[in-house]
Amino acid sequence: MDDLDTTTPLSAPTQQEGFRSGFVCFIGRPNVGKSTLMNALVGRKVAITSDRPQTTRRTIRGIVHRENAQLIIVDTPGLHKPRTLLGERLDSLVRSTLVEVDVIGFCIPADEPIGRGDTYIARELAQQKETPVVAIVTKTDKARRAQIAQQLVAVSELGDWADIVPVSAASGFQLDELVDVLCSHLPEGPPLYPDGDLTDEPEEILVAELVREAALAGVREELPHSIAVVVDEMVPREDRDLIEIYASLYVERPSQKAIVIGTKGSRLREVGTRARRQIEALLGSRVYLDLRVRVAKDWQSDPKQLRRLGFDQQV
Ligand SMILES: Nc1nc2c(ncn2[C@@H]2O[C@H](COP(=O)(O)OP(=O)(O)OP(=O)(O)O)[C@@H](O)[C@H]2O)c(=O)[nH]1
Repeated sequence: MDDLDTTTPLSAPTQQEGFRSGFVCFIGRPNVGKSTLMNALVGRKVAITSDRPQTTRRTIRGIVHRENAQLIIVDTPGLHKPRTLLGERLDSLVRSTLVEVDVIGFCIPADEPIGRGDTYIARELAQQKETPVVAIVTKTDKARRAQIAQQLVAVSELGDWADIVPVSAASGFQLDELVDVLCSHLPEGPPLYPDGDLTDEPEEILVAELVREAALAGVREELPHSIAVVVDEMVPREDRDLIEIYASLYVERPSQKAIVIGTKGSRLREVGTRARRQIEALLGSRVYLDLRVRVAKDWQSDPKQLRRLGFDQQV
């Protein structure tokens, strides 16, 4: 356990100029490589994938973090059931996911001629004009250069795409470029998830709440509403049954920081132990908990920051 002397302005990570954040979903007929592409993107610089539905019915597959952007890849579960009729799938998709995301990735393989399935999806996509569609020519490692070039032309004639990007999830060809292109279609806005990681939001908030409860025990009188907790990172260790959790406790003044930490860190250690036990019970896993106490001057007085950082759910 550790504590920091730094004074962290809360506005820094959320007010970066030109930062973009938002949601993408990939669609395409079965077997065109959507899942593999998602996994390849998620495997780079991400994050934990989550299979729990979000409040908006979306399932988050992962988050790609960039210096200037955060791309959240959402799943389209209906599309992965080959037995469902394509039309039905698209119908429900168009009504739900497609209108909720900021950009759509339409996947067409480089190594197969464009078929009826692709044409059908293209027609459907053409009907909804609000969301930009990036056509992604997948599996380029399976096609020769001339074939890829031909396919790019054919795809461009299939509809009115915001961009066309050839990629290979297998070789990694153009994956970074694809992320750049997709991010360029996201709206400007602050990061929607903590940097470097993704967990289910509700779980994260519960964990933060348990830490806050532990930190307030015994000092509620002195610090009635002055502590807020943000879970910066939650990383399940693949090699053993352990979740590493890094959380920041925000207080408003250095004097409050001294109270939270206690003599030679004794109080903070107790807070950590108490919170860890509860979090372990919640998550059903062993937990390593790293708590840092930070002074964020008058963080309570900026409602926008409070809301964005989830503080309003805790104070
Ligand atoms: N060579 C090569 N194969 C790929 C690539 N991407 C996907 N594949 C293969 O193509 C097959 C289908 O890939 P999926 O990712 O399951 O395709 P999908 O579009 O998600 O399929 P559904 O889940 O049925 O909708 C798998 O055997 C993959 O290994 C690629 O970039 N190169």
